[in-house]
Amino acid sequence: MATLSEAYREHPLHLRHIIPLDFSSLSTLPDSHAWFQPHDHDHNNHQDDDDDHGHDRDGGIPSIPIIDLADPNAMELMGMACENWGAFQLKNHGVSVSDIEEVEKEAKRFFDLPTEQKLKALRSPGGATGYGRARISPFFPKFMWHEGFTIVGSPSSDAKKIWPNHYQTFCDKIEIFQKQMNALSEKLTRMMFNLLEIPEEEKKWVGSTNSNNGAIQLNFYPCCPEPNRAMGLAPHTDTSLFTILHQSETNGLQIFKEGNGWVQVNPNPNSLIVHTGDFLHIISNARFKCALHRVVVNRNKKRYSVAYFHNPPLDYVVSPLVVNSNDARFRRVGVKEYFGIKAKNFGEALSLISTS
Ligand SMILES: C=C1C[C@]23C[C@@]1(O)CC[C@H]2[C@@]12CCC[C@@](C)(C(=O)O1)[C@H]2[C@@H]3C(=O)O
Ligand SMILES: O=C(O)CCC(=O)C(=O)O
Ligand SMILES: [Fe+2]
Repeated sequence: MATLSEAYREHPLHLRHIIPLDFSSLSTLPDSHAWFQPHDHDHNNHQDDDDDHGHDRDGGIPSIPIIDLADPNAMELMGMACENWGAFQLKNHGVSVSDIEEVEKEAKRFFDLPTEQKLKALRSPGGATGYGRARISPFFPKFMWHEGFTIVGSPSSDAKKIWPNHYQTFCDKIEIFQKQMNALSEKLTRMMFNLLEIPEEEKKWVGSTNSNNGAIQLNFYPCCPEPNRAMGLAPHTDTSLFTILHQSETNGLQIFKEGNGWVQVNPNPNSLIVHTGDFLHIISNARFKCALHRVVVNRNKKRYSVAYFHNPPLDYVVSPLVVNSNDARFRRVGVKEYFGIKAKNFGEALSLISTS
């Protein structure tokens, strides 16, 4: 069975796009990380540190839908949210919040380590797992104010390098989280596929996913001396069927909404954010949007988030579900093949498989 690591092996990154800056000793923003000029007007739609709850200050800013998984209409509401936003907040999701918090605690334990310790788990140039910059780094002229740790399958070999005698807690917490994310992902996939009326033979794989086609990403955004000129995570869509994200109490995530621009997603420790990824956009023949999102940073608050990327099996082929094949907006594409196209072309990937 093909793996995510195989998909990335053919697209090695240069080490300068993997090794993060040592942010701990910086009191000014280096030019390498300055995305905007000091007087650029409101470019970053930045929120001050004390404005964590991001209430509508001018009354008219919409926010992503909140869906209760226990609501009998949850499936239809999810469909509308995916059509209009490509994202929603999910409450009553059935995942233990304390298990999520435990993973966040482990993320803090890792990112708070001295740089030389973290570098022991550095992602290899052609690898999928390990510590490093976001893999979209080469597509931007400046570096992001961010560190990441990507986990595909078991994290034990990386965890042993970091904590030779204390790796087990990390592995246990991740494993519990992976199981919970798999269960929730299966439930959400079934609901979305029912909504899209995907035929039975196309969804045989649902429920048989294993931890090698999902990925966990621990994200860390250190305090930034000039948050208005920096970028936490540059605008991107996720390469997944959908992504389940938990942001801790610090704001920063923004979703782009046609007609409104960048809209802040308010943190809510009890809910999870779901983003429609590229694969669901393709399968739904663009009925479901894939949300363009980014992260802005804070001056005085560190920010952590945990993302789970749910993918179809890597040896599976996705194609738009249409009655008349002339209506298909994308060609059929292998999951592993698409990961490769995205790794090589990033923002152009969807247009490269477009039929028009
Ligand atoms: C499954 C994956 C999605 C991701 C690439 C990855 O293999 C694991 C890391 C993910 C991540 C997290 C930060 C943003 C992002 C764009 C990136 O650079 O690495 C996503 C990737 C993606 O969605 O393509
Ligand atoms: O940190 C966040 O809130 C978003 C992270 C994200 O977009 C990602 O990991 O793909
Ligand atoms: Fe993302």
